[in-house]
Amino acid sequence: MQSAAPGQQAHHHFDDAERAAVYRNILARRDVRGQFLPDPVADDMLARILTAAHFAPSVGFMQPWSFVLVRDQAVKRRVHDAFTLANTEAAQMFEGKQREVYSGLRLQGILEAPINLCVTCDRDRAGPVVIGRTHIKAMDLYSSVCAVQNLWLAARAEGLGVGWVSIFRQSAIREILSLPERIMPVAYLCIGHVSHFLDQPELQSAGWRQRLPLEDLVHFDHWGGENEDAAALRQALQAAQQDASRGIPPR
Ligand SMILES: Cc1cc2c(cc1C)N(C[C@H](O)[C@H](O)[C@H](O)COP(=O)(O)O)c1[nH]c(=O)[nH]c(=O)c1N2
Repeated sequence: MQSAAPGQQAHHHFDDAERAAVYRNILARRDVRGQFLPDPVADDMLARILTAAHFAPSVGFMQPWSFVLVRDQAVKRRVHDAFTLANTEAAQMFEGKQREVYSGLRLQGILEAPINLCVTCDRDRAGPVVIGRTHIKAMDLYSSVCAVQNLWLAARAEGLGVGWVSIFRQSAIREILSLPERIMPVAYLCIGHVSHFLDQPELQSAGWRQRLPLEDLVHFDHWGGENEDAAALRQALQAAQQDASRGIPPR
């Protein structure tokens, strides 16, 4: 077991088991659509995953997120109707065999998940000029997405499934949840206990799309660039990705 390096604060150090747990959490996280159980989510567990979301990084420490918690089945039904409408439109955007496969995919668990959660972004939360957002306005939206990812990973550690549903018109979600103009719906999440977690993405199992080789996605110094260190890193990337695909935590 590694110990904290000399001079390093012990509470800032992750020991081997903690480090392995972080990677296991990342590799075991799944988008959940069809495995939700009706069991309620306890408030203390919900509070922990929302707190994880709230500790996400944000541009200029803007913390632009809010969380609209939906438990009312009537509200969920309206959201489900908005999904069904958009999903029918979406199917038409694919051709031939793909359309057939698309129509057979399960892409949400809105009614089954005991909790639906809309993570929003308040575009005015910190006034008109925000550190880090002076030139790229979308940084506030990216910050809310960081909160989503924190929540998703924390939920996985709690044994809770999370499914992100984005097949709606944004205006429909706005209207159903009475969001003010400046509040952007960023993510609509279905959350709950699950019967089981799948080992790999459902789109992968369905043959829709495979995970890309990471070594093809890394460039050196400029787009398409290579250098003398490239081959060694590519080899390491291949090995790490193979381990990750087999669920082996990093050495
Ligand atoms: C921004 C965004 C939006 C969506 C998703 C994800 C993200 C990041 N995903 C889940 C997506 O299909 C899934 O993450 C990938 O297929 C990879 O699977 P795992 O998340 O690793 O299980 C998703 N899934 C789904 O069934 N319906 C949806 O509308 C969406 N929308």
